[in-house]
Amino acid sequence: MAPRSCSTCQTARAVLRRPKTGALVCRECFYYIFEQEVHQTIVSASLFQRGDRVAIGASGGKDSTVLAHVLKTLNDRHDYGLELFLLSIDEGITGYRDDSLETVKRNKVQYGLPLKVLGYDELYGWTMDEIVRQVGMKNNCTFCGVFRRQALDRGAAAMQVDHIVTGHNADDMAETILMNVLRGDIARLERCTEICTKGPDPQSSVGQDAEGGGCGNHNGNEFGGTGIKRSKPFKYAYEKEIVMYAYFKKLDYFSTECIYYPNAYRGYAREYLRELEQIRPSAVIDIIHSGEALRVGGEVKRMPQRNCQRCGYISSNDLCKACLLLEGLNRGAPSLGIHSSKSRYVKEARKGDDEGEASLKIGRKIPMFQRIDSSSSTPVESTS
Ligand SMILES: Nc1ncnc2c1ncn2[C@@H]1O[C@H](COP(=O)(O)OP(=O)(O)OP(=O)(O)O)[C@@H](O)[C@H]1O
Repeated sequence: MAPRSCSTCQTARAVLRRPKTGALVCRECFYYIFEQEVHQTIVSASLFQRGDRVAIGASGGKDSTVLAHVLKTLNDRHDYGLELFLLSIDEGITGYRDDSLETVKRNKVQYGLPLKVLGYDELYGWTMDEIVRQVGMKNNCTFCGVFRRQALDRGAAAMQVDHIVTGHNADDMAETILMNVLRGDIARLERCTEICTKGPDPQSSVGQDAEGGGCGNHNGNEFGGTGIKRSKPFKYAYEKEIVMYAYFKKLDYFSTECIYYPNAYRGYAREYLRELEQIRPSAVIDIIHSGEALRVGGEVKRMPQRNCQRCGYISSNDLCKACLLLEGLNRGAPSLGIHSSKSRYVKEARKGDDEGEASLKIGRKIPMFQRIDSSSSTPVESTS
């Protein structure tokens, strides 16, 4: 059979079929279309302002490596006027994060972007290896997720960054929507499709924010407790296309799964999604559109936001989730931070504060959260 030509340029030989649209395209057209779709996502959500200092959450994996590459390309191509940085959180997982951080260090040189690495041991006094030794495999993802979210904000605050972008892609988002539907978690379901959030992630159980919306409103106060926006420019990018982009561009990324990854529930949602895609290839984007269009009836109880009395981080309780989890670890009773009735446990933990540092058996408290605001700027607009 004669080779097929690219459906976009009509001249070069098609080398791949786009998973998102089924179109046969050549390599160069694929790169350009993929990049321009991310550009459209950025522009239509008014994600950035000119002059923004933006930290790319860099894990060394395919998604964040492609994100760093594409954002740098678009920043140059469309003159966004962004200052880009790499921000890596070292969870302290031997044989996984130490190796992936080596990749990020190479990316730093390859892309010419400054890199900051912040470790759980430095911030919390515990590495994930130590936490897993105490907690076991079952609940360790709770610790890791809560600690990483806060560590990213703290790293960003130290870098005086306005905005953190992560490599969460369309498949991740569709899985999250499915999980929230299956769990009947209405508050998170309503917010998990947002491209831009503030403070704690809507996918977490910590502190649901009061207002939704994209990044269009750049009133500094809008972003509440941390003042740092967080967004997902790959919200509509298919995981398979991210992998293809990384593969064809020969990007340097780390491809091993976390050794402590027992997130079975997400695994089910992922498998279900794969099965759905066999029957209906547009399932991922259809689920995202359904999630976006969903309006939850009645009152969804939202927790008011304040600052953690111990570490100053944004929280819906007197103490933030990270302080509670850390307290449980330091007391040698890690399940307390996960399962206890909040009010009783918060009271107990705060009693510890009143009694002073001596009440903590090991480890220490999380340092006070501080952020220095950077100056305001003008929105990034489309140049194409
Ligand atoms: N240790 C980390 N340091 C900085 N950012 C992180 C870290 N872990 C995750 N992230 C950010 O969160 C996003 C989603 O993380 P997740 O753990 O779900 O990994 P993933 O889907 O395998 O992504 P990747 O391929 O980038 O590792 C990543 O793309 C990255 O932007």
